[in-house]
Amino acid sequence: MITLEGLTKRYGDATAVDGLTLSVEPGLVTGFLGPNGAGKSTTMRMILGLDRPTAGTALIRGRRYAEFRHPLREVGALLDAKAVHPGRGARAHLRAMAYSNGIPVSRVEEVLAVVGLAGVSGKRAGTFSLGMGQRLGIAGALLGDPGVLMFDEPVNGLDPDGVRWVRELMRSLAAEGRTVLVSSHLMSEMELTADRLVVIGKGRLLADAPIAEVLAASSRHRVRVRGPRPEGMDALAAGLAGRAADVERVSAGELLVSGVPAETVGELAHGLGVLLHELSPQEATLEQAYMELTAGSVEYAAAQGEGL
Ligand SMILES: Nc1ncnc2c1ncn2[C@@H]1O[C@H](COP(=O)(O)OP(=O)(O)OP(=O)(O)O)[C@@H](O)[C@H]1O
Repeated sequence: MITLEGLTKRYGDATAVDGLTLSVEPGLVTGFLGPNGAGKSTTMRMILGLDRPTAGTALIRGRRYAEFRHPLREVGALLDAKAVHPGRGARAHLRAMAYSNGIPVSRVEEVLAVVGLAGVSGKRAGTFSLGMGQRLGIAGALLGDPGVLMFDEPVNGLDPDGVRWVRELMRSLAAEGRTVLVSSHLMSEMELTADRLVVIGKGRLLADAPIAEVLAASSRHRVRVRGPRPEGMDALAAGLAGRAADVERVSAGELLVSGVPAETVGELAHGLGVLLHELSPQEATLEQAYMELTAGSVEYAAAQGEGL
Protein backbone atom coordinates (compact mmCIF):
# COMPACT_ATOMS: atom_id res chain seq x y z
CA MET A 1 0.00 0.00 0.00
CA ILE A 2 1.25 3.48 -0.92
CA THR A 3 -0.30 6.46 0.89
CA LEU A 4 0.08 10.05 -0.25
CA GLU A 5 -1.12 12.85 2.02
CA GLY A 6 -1.08 16.41 0.71
CA LEU A 7 2.04 15.53 -1.32
CA THR A 8 3.47 18.70 -2.88
CA LYS A 9 6.65 19.56 -4.78
CA ARG A 10 7.61 23.04 -5.90
CA TYR A 11 10.60 24.00 -8.01
CA GLY A 12 10.95 27.74 -7.48
CA ASP A 13 7.65 29.26 -8.63
CA ALA A 14 6.55 26.12 -10.48
CA THR A 15 4.40 23.55 -8.68
CA ALA A 16 5.14 20.07 -10.10
CA VAL A 17 2.95 18.15 -7.63
CA ASP A 18 0.10 19.94 -5.92
CA GLY A 19 -1.43 18.45 -2.76
CA LEU A 20 -1.94 14.84 -3.88
CA THR A 21 -3.89 12.73 -1.38
CA LEU A 22 -4.66 9.15 -2.32
CA SER A 23 -3.83 5.53 -1.58
CA VAL A 24 -2.65 2.87 -3.99
CA GLU A 25 -4.13 -0.45 -2.84
CA PRO A 26 -2.57 -3.91 -2.89
CA GLY A 27 -3.92 -6.65 -5.17
CA LEU A 28 -4.60 -4.27 -8.06
CA VAL A 29 -2.76 -2.74 -10.97
CA THR A 30 -3.18 1.03 -10.63
CA GLY A 31 -2.50 2.98 -13.81
CA PHE A 32 -0.88 6.36 -13.23
CA LEU A 33 -1.81 8.69 -16.08
CA GLY A 34 -1.39 12.31 -17.02
CA PRO A 35 -0.05 14.53 -19.81
CA ASN A 36 3.68 15.27 -20.18
CA GLY A 37 4.86 17.30 -17.23
CA ALA A 38 1.82 16.38 -15.08
CA GLY A 39 4.06 15.29 -12.19
CA LYS A 40 4.01 11.48 -12.42
CA SER A 41 7.78 10.95 -12.29
CA THR A 42 8.18 13.57 -9.56
CA THR A 43 5.52 11.78 -7.48
CA MET A 44 7.26 8.43 -7.95
CA ARG A 45 10.61 9.97 -7.07
CA MET A 46 9.20 11.36 -3.84
CA ILE A 47 7.74 7.96 -2.91
CA LEU A 48 11.24 6.53 -3.42
CA GLY A 49 12.92 9.22 -1.34
CA LEU A 50 14.80 10.56 -4.40
CA ASP A 51 13.10 13.97 -4.14
CA ARG A 52 12.12 15.66 -0.91
CA PRO A 53 8.48 16.85 -0.76
CA THR A 54 7.97 20.59 -0.23
CA ALA A 55 4.94 19.59 1.86
CA GLY A 56 2.97 16.44 2.69
CA THR A 57 4.05 12.82 2.95
CA ALA A 58 4.51 9.73 0.78
CA LEU A 59 4.45 6.48 2.75
CA ILE A 60 5.00 2.84 1.82
CA ARG A 61 3.20 0.48 4.21
CA GLY A 62 2.97 3.40 6.63
CA ARG A 63 6.67 4.28 6.57
CA ARG A 64 8.92 6.64 4.67
CA TYR A 65 11.34 5.04 2.19
CA ALA A 66 14.34 6.28 4.16
CA GLU A 67 13.16 4.34 7.21
CA PHE A 68 13.66 0.94 5.56
CA ARG A 69 16.93 -0.80 6.27
CA HIS A 70 16.62 -2.91 3.09
CA PRO A 71 14.36 -0.79 0.87
CA LEU A 72 14.59 -3.07 -2.20
CA ARG A 73 12.85 -5.77 -0.18
CA GLU A 74 9.92 -3.39 0.43
CA VAL A 75 9.56 -1.55 -2.86
CA GLY A 76 10.91 -2.22 -6.34
CA ALA A 77 10.94 0.44 -9.02
CA LEU A 78 11.74 0.96 -12.66
CA LEU A 79 12.22 4.69 -13.11
CA ASP A 80 14.93 5.31 -15.62
CA ALA A 81 16.07 2.19 -17.45
CA LYS A 82 19.31 3.94 -18.45
CA ALA A 83 20.38 4.38 -14.82
CA VAL A 84 22.75 1.41 -15.09
CA HIS A 85 26.54 1.68 -15.39
CA PRO A 86 27.12 1.05 -19.13
CA GLY A 87 30.33 -0.90 -18.52
CA ARG A 88 28.72 -3.35 -16.16
CA GLY A 89 27.07 -6.65 -17.13
CA ALA A 90 23.47 -7.35 -16.19
CA ARG A 91 24.46 -10.03 -13.69
CA ALA A 92 27.13 -7.85 -12.05
CA HIS A 93 24.67 -4.94 -11.81
CA LEU A 94 22.00 -7.08 -10.12
CA ARG A 95 24.55 -8.75 -7.82
CA ALA A 96 25.70 -5.35 -6.54
CA MET A 97 22.07 -4.39 -5.87
CA ALA A 98 21.42 -7.71 -4.10
CA TYR A 99 24.55 -7.39 -1.97
CA SER A 100 23.67 -3.90 -0.72
CA ASN A 101 20.17 -5.01 0.30
CA GLY A 102 20.85 -8.35 1.98
CA ILE A 103 19.24 -10.29 -0.87
CA PRO A 104 20.60 -13.84 -1.57
CA VAL A 105 22.71 -13.81 -4.73
CA SER A 106 20.78 -16.84 -6.05
CA ARG A 107 17.85 -14.47 -6.57
CA VAL A 108 19.84 -12.74 -9.35
CA GLU A 109 19.66 -15.85 -11.57
CA GLU A 110 15.93 -16.18 -10.84
CA VAL A 111 15.08 -12.64 -11.94
CA LEU A 112 17.39 -12.84 -14.99
CA ALA A 113 15.37 -15.88 -16.08
CA VAL A 114 12.02 -14.16 -15.35
CA VAL A 115 12.88 -11.19 -17.60
CA GLY A 116 14.48 -13.31 -20.33
CA LEU A 117 18.03 -11.96 -20.00
CA ALA A 118 19.73 -15.15 -18.71
CA GLY A 119 21.47 -15.68 -22.07
CA VAL A 120 23.02 -12.19 -22.18
CA SER A 121 23.70 -11.63 -18.49
CA GLY A 122 27.46 -11.19 -19.04
CA LYS A 123 27.12 -8.55 -21.77
CA ARG A 124 27.80 -4.93 -20.87
CA ALA A 125 24.58 -3.02 -20.18
CA GLY A 126 25.85 -0.23 -22.47
CA THR A 127 25.39 -2.55 -25.46
CA PHE A 128 21.76 -3.36 -24.57
CA SER A 129 18.88 -2.31 -26.80
CA LEU A 130 16.15 -0.10 -25.33
CA GLY A 131 13.97 -3.16 -24.72
CA MET A 132 16.77 -5.13 -23.05
CA GLY A 133 17.47 -2.13 -20.81
CA GLN A 134 13.79 -2.06 -19.80
CA ARG A 135 13.96 -5.76 -18.97
CA LEU A 136 17.06 -5.23 -16.83
CA GLY A 137 15.29 -2.38 -15.01
CA ILE A 138 12.31 -4.66 -14.36
CA ALA A 139 14.68 -7.38 -13.07
CA GLY A 140 16.07 -4.84 -10.58
CA ALA A 141 12.55 -3.97 -9.42
CA LEU A 142 11.70 -7.65 -8.84
CA LEU A 143 15.02 -8.51 -7.18
CA GLY A 144 13.99 -8.02 -3.54
CA ASP A 145 10.63 -9.78 -4.03
CA PRO A 146 8.94 -6.58 -2.75
CA GLY A 147 5.26 -6.11 -1.88
CA VAL A 148 5.14 -2.72 -3.63
CA LEU A 149 6.22 -2.14 -7.23
CA MET A 150 6.34 1.02 -9.31
CA PHE A 151 7.04 1.17 -13.02
CA ASP A 152 7.48 4.41 -14.97
CA GLU A 153 6.69 3.72 -18.66
CA PRO A 154 7.72 0.04 -18.50
CA VAL A 155 6.72 -0.80 -22.08
CA ASN A 156 8.75 2.03 -23.59
CA GLY A 157 10.83 0.50 -26.38
CA LEU A 158 9.39 -3.00 -26.09
CA ASP A 159 8.14 -4.93 -29.13
CA PRO A 160 4.55 -6.31 -29.11
CA ASP A 161 5.70 -9.57 -27.46
CA GLY A 162 7.47 -7.56 -24.77
CA VAL A 163 4.43 -5.33 -24.24
CA ARG A 164 2.25 -8.37 -23.70
CA TRP A 165 4.84 -9.87 -21.36
CA VAL A 166 4.88 -6.71 -19.21
CA ARG A 167 1.07 -6.68 -19.13
CA GLU A 168 0.95 -10.28 -17.91
CA LEU A 169 3.73 -9.66 -15.39
CA MET A 170 1.87 -6.66 -13.89
CA ARG A 171 -1.36 -8.66 -13.69
CA SER A 172 0.34 -11.62 -12.01
CA LEU A 173 2.20 -9.39 -9.50
CA ALA A 174 -1.13 -7.83 -8.50
CA ALA A 175 -2.81 -11.25 -8.36
CA GLU A 176 -0.16 -12.25 -5.81
CA GLY A 177 -1.47 -9.43 -3.62
CA ARG A 178 1.24 -6.86 -4.38
CA THR A 179 0.70 -3.14 -4.87
CA VAL A 180 1.47 -2.23 -8.50
CA LEU A 181 1.61 1.39 -9.72
CA VAL A 182 2.42 1.83 -13.39
CA SER A 183 2.61 4.98 -15.49
CA SER A 184 2.05 4.95 -19.22
CA HIS A 185 0.95 7.11 -22.12
CA LEU A 186 -0.40 4.10 -24.03
CA MET A 187 -4.11 4.24 -23.27
CA SER A 188 -5.07 1.08 -25.13
CA GLU A 189 -2.44 -0.83 -23.15
CA MET A 190 -3.57 0.68 -19.85
CA GLU A 191 -7.15 -0.31 -20.63
CA LEU A 192 -5.98 -3.93 -20.80
CA THR A 193 -3.60 -3.79 -17.81
CA ALA A 194 -5.06 -1.60 -15.07
CA ASP A 195 -7.89 -2.21 -12.58
CA ARG A 196 -7.86 1.31 -11.20
CA LEU A 197 -6.68 4.65 -12.51
CA VAL A 198 -5.13 7.68 -10.92
CA VAL A 199 -5.13 10.59 -13.37
CA ILE A 200 -3.26 13.81 -12.64
CA GLY A 201 -2.87 17.05 -14.56
CA LYS A 202 -0.60 19.97 -13.64
CA GLY A 203 0.21 18.16 -10.41
CA ARG A 204 -3.42 17.88 -9.28
CA LEU A 205 -5.63 14.83 -8.90
CA LEU A 206 -8.20 14.59 -11.72
CA ALA A 207 -9.53 11.06 -11.11
CA ASP A 208 -8.95 8.18 -8.72
CA ALA A 209 -11.41 5.40 -9.52
CA PRO A 210 -11.88 1.91 -10.97
CA ILE A 211 -11.31 1.94 -14.72
CA ALA A 212 -14.97 1.04 -15.40
CA GLU A 213 -16.08 4.15 -13.50
CA VAL A 214 -13.72 6.39 -15.45
CA LEU A 215 -15.11 4.99 -18.72
CA ALA A 216 -18.74 5.30 -17.58
CA ALA A 217 -18.21 8.94 -16.57
CA SER A 218 -17.20 9.85 -20.13
CA SER A 219 -19.75 11.71 -22.23
CA ARG A 220 -18.78 9.26 -24.99
CA HIS A 221 -20.34 6.48 -22.92
CA ARG A 222 -23.79 6.40 -24.52
CA VAL A 223 -26.76 4.17 -25.09
CA ARG A 224 -28.11 3.71 -28.62
CA VAL A 225 -31.91 3.32 -28.65
CA ARG A 226 -33.94 2.41 -31.73
CA GLY A 227 -37.66 1.90 -32.05
CA PRO A 228 -40.13 1.55 -34.97
CA ARG A 229 -42.54 4.33 -33.87
CA PRO A 230 -41.40 7.98 -33.91
CA GLU A 231 -44.12 9.01 -31.40
CA GLY A 232 -42.81 6.36 -29.01
CA MET A 233 -39.29 7.78 -29.34
CA ASP A 234 -40.71 11.29 -28.69
CA ALA A 235 -42.26 10.08 -25.44
CA LEU A 236 -39.08 8.30 -24.41
CA ALA A 237 -36.91 11.36 -25.19
CA ALA A 238 -39.23 13.55 -23.07
CA GLY A 239 -39.14 11.04 -20.23
CA LEU A 240 -35.35 10.83 -20.34
CA ALA A 241 -35.00 14.63 -20.28
CA GLY A 242 -36.83 14.50 -16.95
CA ARG A 243 -34.14 12.09 -15.65
CA ALA A 244 -31.27 14.50 -16.40
CA ALA A 245 -30.14 12.38 -19.34
CA ASP A 246 -28.62 14.02 -22.39
CA VAL A 247 -30.58 12.92 -25.46
CA GLU A 248 -29.46 13.29 -29.07
CA ARG A 249 -32.12 12.60 -31.69
CA VAL A 250 -30.21 10.88 -34.49
CA SER A 251 -33.33 10.20 -36.59
CA ALA A 252 -37.09 9.71 -36.13
CA GLY A 253 -36.46 6.22 -34.83
CA GLU A 254 -33.10 6.57 -33.09
CA LEU A 255 -31.74 8.26 -29.94
CA LEU A 256 -28.26 8.46 -28.44
CA VAL A 257 -28.53 8.84 -24.68
CA SER A 258 -25.77 9.76 -22.24
CA GLY A 259 -25.78 10.31 -18.50
CA VAL A 260 -27.90 7.28 -17.57
CA PRO A 261 -27.25 3.54 -17.89
CA ALA A 262 -29.03 1.30 -20.42
CA GLU A 263 -31.10 -0.22 -17.58
CA THR A 264 -32.74 3.15 -16.85
CA VAL A 265 -33.61 3.66 -20.52
CA GLY A 266 -35.06 0.14 -20.77
CA GLU A 267 -37.14 0.52 -17.60
CA LEU A 268 -38.48 3.90 -18.70
CA ALA A 269 -39.39 2.56 -22.16
CA HIS A 270 -41.18 -0.36 -20.53
CA GLY A 271 -43.05 1.97 -18.15
CA LEU A 272 -44.16 4.17 -21.07
CA GLY A 273 -45.12 1.17 -23.22
CA VAL A 274 -42.60 2.15 -25.93
CA LEU A 275 -41.56 -0.69 -28.22
CA LEU A 276 -37.77 -0.88 -28.79
CA HIS A 277 -35.77 -2.71 -31.43
CA GLU A 278 -32.35 -1.86 -30.00
CA LEU A 279 -30.93 -0.83 -26.62
CA SER A 280 -27.15 -1.01 -26.76
CA PRO A 281 -24.50 0.61 -24.57
CA GLN A 282 -21.70 2.27 -26.60
CA GLU A 283 -18.56 2.08 -24.46
CA ALA A 284 -16.14 5.00 -24.44
CA THR A 285 -12.51 4.05 -25.01
CA LEU A 286 -10.03 4.95 -22.30
CA GLU A 287 -8.38 7.33 -24.74
CA GLN A 288 -11.65 9.27 -25.16
CA ALA A 289 -12.29 9.36 -21.40
CA TYR A 290 -8.70 10.40 -20.71
CA MET A 291 -8.78 13.19 -23.33
CA GLU A 292 -11.91 14.65 -21.72
CA LEU A 293 -10.47 14.42 -18.20
CA THR A 294 -7.19 16.07 -19.08
CA ALA A 295 -8.47 18.60 -21.65
CA GLY A 296 -7.77 21.54 -19.35
CA SER A 297 -4.41 20.28 -18.09
CA VAL A 298 -2.33 19.70 -21.19
CA GLU A 299 0.77 21.84 -20.89
CA TYR A 300 2.67 21.01 -24.06
CA ALA A 301 0.06 20.95 -26.82
CA ALA A 302 1.01 21.38 -30.47
CA ALA A 303 -0.62 24.27 -32.32
CA GLN A 304 -3.58 23.06 -34.37
CA GLY A 305 -3.60 23.39 -38.15
CA GLU A 306 -0.27 25.15 -38.51
CA GLY A 307 2.28 23.92 -41.01
CA LEU A 308 5.96 23.56 -40.22
N1 LIG B 1 14.58 18.97 -11.12
C1 LIG B 1 13.62 19.77 -11.59
N2 LIG B 1 13.76 21.10 -11.59
C2 LIG B 1 12.78 21.92 -12.06
N3 LIG B 1 11.60 21.47 -12.55
C3 LIG B 1 11.40 20.16 -12.58
C4 LIG B 1 12.39 19.22 -12.10
N4 LIG B 1 11.87 17.96 -12.25
C5 LIG B 1 10.65 18.11 -12.80
N5 LIG B 1 10.35 19.41 -13.00
C6 LIG B 1 9.09 19.94 -13.56
O1 LIG B 1 8.02 19.39 -12.85
C7 LIG B 1 6.91 19.12 -13.72
C8 LIG B 1 6.51 17.66 -13.58
O2 LIG B 1 7.47 16.83 -14.24
P1 LIG B 1 7.42 15.25 -14.22
O3 LIG B 1 8.65 14.75 -14.92
O4 LIG B 1 7.15 14.76 -12.86
O5 LIG B 1 6.13 14.96 -15.14
P2 LIG B 1 5.64 13.60 -15.78
O6 LIG B 1 4.17 13.54 -15.53
O7 LIG B 1 6.45 12.46 -15.32
O8 LIG B 1 5.90 13.88 -17.33
P3 LIG B 1 6.25 12.89 -18.58
O9 LIG B 1 4.95 12.21 -18.92
O10 LIG B 1 6.66 13.86 -19.64
O11 LIG B 1 7.34 11.97 -18.13
C9 LIG B 1 7.36 19.53 -15.10
O12 LIG B 1 6.84 20.81 -15.37
C10 LIG B 1 8.86 19.54 -15.00
O13 LIG B 1 9.41 20.49 -15.89
